[in-house]
Amino acid sequence: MNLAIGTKNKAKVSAAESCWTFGEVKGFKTESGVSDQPFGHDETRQGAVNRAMNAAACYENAAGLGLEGGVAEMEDGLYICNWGALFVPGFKEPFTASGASIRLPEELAEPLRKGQELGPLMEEYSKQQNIRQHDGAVGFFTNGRITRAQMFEHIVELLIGQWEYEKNK
Ligand SMILES: O=P(O)(O)OP(=O)(O)OP(=O)(O)OC[C@H]1O[C@@H](n2cnc3c(O)ncnc32)[C@H](O)[C@@H]1O
Ligand SMILES: [Mg+2]
Repeated sequence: MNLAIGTKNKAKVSAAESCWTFGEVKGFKTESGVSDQPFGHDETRQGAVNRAMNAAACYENAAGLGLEGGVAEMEDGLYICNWGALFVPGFKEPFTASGASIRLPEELAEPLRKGQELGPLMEEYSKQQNIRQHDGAVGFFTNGRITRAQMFEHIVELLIGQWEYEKNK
């Protein structure tokens, strides 16, 4: 089965390509249907679900994958949060899973709470252009140990694994 992923972001597409061994992987620019900077787990998860459904509709007989990055408020500060959704034709609902979460420095949390987006803020903070398509915030703040692509790979494995579990039940 082929896979349609609802993005052209290199970190996301490369994560899908390394995990999907069942057919071709193609990226499509799709609407997430949520804010450009989702706030909270529910909105971020919803963005992933919408991208998965919209991507599946772009590619015949394909499963749809949505990966979405957001931020979520906790008692001790603002964390990055990441969600994925996999829609496989024949299954009623998409499978969903969340990934790594680390706290952001207050210097970034404050403008995010005021409505700014993490992408441009991270470019300024890290002095690296387009970091969202490469190491990402997660890579930058973990000394390169877990890149954005590796973080999304983990989510994609959690999604594929749930599908396999249900399929083999
Ligand atoms: O093209 P798409 O798929 O939308 O990729 P994106 O990089 O915009 O990713 P998201 O929409 O999932 O993320 C929402 C926002 O958070 C930013 N963002 C999320 N995770 C990030 C990271 O690890 N490093 C830098 N920016 C990040 C991103 O640039 C957006 O402004
Ligand atoms: Mg985006």
